[in-house]
Amino acid sequence: MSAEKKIRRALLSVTDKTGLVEFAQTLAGFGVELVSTGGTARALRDAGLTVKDISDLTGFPEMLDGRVKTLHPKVHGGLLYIRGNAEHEAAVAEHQIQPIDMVVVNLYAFEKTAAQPGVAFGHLIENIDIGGPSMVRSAAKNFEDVAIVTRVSDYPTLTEELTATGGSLGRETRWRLAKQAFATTAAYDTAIANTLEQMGEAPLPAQPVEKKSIEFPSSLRINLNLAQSLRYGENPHQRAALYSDGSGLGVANARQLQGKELSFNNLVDLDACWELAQELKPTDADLPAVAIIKHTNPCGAATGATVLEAYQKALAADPVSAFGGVIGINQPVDGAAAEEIAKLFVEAIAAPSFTPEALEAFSRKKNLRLVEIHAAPAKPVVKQVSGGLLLQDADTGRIEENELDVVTWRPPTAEELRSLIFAWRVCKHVKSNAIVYARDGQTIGIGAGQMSRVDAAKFGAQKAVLPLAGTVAASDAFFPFPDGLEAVAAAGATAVIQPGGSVKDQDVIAAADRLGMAMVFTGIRHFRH
Ligand SMILES: NC(=O)c1ncn([C@@H]2O[C@H](COP(=O)(O)O)[C@@H](O)[C@H]2O)c1NC=O
Repeated sequence: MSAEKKIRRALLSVTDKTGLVEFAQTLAGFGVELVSTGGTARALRDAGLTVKDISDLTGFPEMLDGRVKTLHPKVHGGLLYIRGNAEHEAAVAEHQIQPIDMVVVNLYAFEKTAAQPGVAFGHLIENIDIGGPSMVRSAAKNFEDVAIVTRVSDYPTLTEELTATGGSLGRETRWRLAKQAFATTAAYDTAIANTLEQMGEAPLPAQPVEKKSIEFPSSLRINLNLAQSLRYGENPHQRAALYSDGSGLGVANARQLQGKELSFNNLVDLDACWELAQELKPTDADLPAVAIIKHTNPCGAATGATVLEAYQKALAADPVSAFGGVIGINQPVDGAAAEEIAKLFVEAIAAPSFTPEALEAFSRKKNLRLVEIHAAPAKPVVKQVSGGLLLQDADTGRIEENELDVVTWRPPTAEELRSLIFAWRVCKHVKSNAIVYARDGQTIGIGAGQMSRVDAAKFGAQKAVLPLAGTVAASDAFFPFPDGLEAVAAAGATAVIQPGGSVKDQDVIAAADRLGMAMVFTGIRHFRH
């Protein structure tokens, strides 16, 4: 079995014709016979290349609106027979099957078609490629003798190898291409299965495709591509990698503008701070918001008239914890803000964009990671448990002022109300049990991840470096007893926002009334484990 195989005949059948002519010219230059299907053959002929029609090879016309073109023993026999195997050689000789040494194929654009608004169901079904994947699989299975090219991005390197060898490809290359080919058909079928499953009952062919939000898929097929191998995982002895959905959105597709390689923990924290910054975005008439995150919890978050002001407020909330943190900013970062932020040691900064002045200011800190992120739609939450995983909707719960239920005799003042909403938005992004003290668009104390709510209230107050008097407090879930509420009152909070729903609600409300506090119920909670 020689490592290199000379390519003598290639079958080209591609929907995406990018780079096709140049690659075919290379093959032709080495004397490769080109065989091709309808549209591909036309494109090659138009470029002046000599091409054999697939119908001449099979002795059958392309038929049934292209449903049957390459599905023929003359094609699959030519791809699948084992060269040098006496029985196989005799069989192909008897049936006049000629060897095909390379297949260049890319598939009908099913996903693109499915994404077209109002696409007719019949049209979508026609865009399920059958002959293409069949050839991909036949050629990939017989990689010892056949090269299968499924990616346009491979044409340049293959051209180099063909040129270096005078028209051959090595075994290692054919093996790489074969693995890639099976990944291609797997992803293609995953996309089809996921799309059809979202449709529920079959529409009539002329009806538009409507994707329903199905409860949960009968099996989970995840289609993500390796974006980056990471240096290590949460700890140096753990290996890690980042996978992306290729959408160009969100943290997995962020554009890194400068700095050291992003680490596993950086990515997790960037996700947390980006989500919190986005959460704060539409509040307070689109004020800039800044979130500083340590180990996925915010240590400071604030809105301000400018990015600079929001940053200064977020930092002032807990400057000690902010050291070495990750910063999320919901608006473009300008030079003034960047000059100030650059004074602090942080691991990474995420924003929708940075002005040239900001980039200049940050460029002095070579290791600082700067990433530009485009907001992605809310993602389902996946948690692994031994033997399986849990899947849930994203927590998209969002309460507006007019939806709050005032349960105390004293309603919150307008100022308290604004702070309550702000504290509630931040609290959603703090690990449970969570208590957030805030005032005037600035967190003052954050009690995160405590095993009891009363401890979260005490701990949040203990963390405060700015005065707590006149703050409001948010609790991610109800107070089971008055003690938690009494703790936030003792710390200096004058108003409270919480879901309500405890059997002891009346006791908690009575305590708030006794303490002269205003309290509102949201009716929804924001546990975050
Ligand atoms: N039916 C077949 O036998 C068949 N053989 C190849 N194809 C696909 O036809 C496309 C190329 O068609 P054309 O060369 O006509 O533009 C390729 O995406 C290829 O994957 C087929 N089409 C669909 O199944």
